[in-house]
Amino acid sequence: MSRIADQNTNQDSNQIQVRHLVKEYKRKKNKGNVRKALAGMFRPDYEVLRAVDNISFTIGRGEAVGYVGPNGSGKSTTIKMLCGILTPTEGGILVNGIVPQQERMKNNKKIGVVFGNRSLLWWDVPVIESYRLFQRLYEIPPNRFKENLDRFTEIMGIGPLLGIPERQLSLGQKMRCNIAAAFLHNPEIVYLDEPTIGLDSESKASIRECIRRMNEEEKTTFIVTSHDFQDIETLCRRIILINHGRVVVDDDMQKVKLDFNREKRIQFEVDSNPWYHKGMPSMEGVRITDEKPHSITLEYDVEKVSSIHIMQQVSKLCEIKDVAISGRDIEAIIRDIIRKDNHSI
Ligand SMILES: Nc1ncnc2c1ncn2[C@@H]1O[C@H](COP(=O)(O)OP(=O)(O)OP(=O)(O)O)[C@@H](O)[C@H]1O
Repeated sequence: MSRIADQNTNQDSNQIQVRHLVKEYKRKKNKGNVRKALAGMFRPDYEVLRAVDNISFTIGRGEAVGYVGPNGSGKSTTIKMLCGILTPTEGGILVNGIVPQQERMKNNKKIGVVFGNRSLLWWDVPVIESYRLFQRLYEIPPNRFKENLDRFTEIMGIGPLLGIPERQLSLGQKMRCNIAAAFLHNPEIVYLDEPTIGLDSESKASIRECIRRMNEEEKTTFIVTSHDFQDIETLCRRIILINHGRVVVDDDMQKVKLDFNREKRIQFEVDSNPWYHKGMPSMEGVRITDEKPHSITLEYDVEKVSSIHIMQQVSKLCEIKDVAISGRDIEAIIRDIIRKDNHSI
């Protein structure tokens, strides 16, 4: 397992500190059939589920971290504890030097939170009225409120939506209004849990652009959970991968790509494929994945064989018209790491 969590970065490494964090949920056991379920209503039998299992990391000011993992791995539970919504079973959290659960309001003033499946806005009042309520709640001075409102209305393209109640907005419009709401009080840290879920590519792009700008221009710290790896790749320099409530990888995104990307793919367009219907002679670390009369696709292990060597072998037998080399994307890499981790449990 690779970790940078406890290394000192050259940023303020103390903004978020998570130490040996555990969250257990107590829930009623599934009784299996209706008769047992009815009996269980009177004599409930409980089981304990460890959703977060001894997680530690440190996040510095201005970092943008992708917090990823399969369904049910404990991402939202972690985010809720960081926000102070849930209390840890064991372990500790310090955000800007305070314990979020103990000083909820003080913590709330410095953070912004967006849960993709839950709205921050009031359902039946115009969006601008929800924003005005936030202004009062977070005690945002009028000048700053106006400045931020103008800025985020422009960035998120929500000018025409401000007078409309949330219930009349589309999913993408709602999410853009929610993202703007999360930024109105100049939060130092923003937690985004599935911020682009169910959105079209244009809405996704404007949300990513807003996050990227806030991270670059304001040095806002971001923790983003998403199953959309384009979110993670475009926004985050660091990735924390969790599986079954434990940290499996905590590292720089580019390093993860290099370390776990041993397999590459090389595609040749050729005048005539010499191995078509005949099979390819064995070459260590190379396997053929697709072959047509005028093209050959091979996958190879970069630690066993070089692309140059493969090109030399192919060019001895036919004329190469074009060649393209590609690595696996981060999503495929993460899938592989999780598969291996599941086997090792
Ligand atoms: N309130 C709760 N009571 C009991 N169990 C819960 C509760 N909330 C979550 N869980 C369980 O805790 C585990 C972790 O859930 P969590 O929502 O943190 O996962 P996640 O990684 O965010 O998943 P997803 O990607 O599906 O959103 C799951 O097994 C879930 O069923």
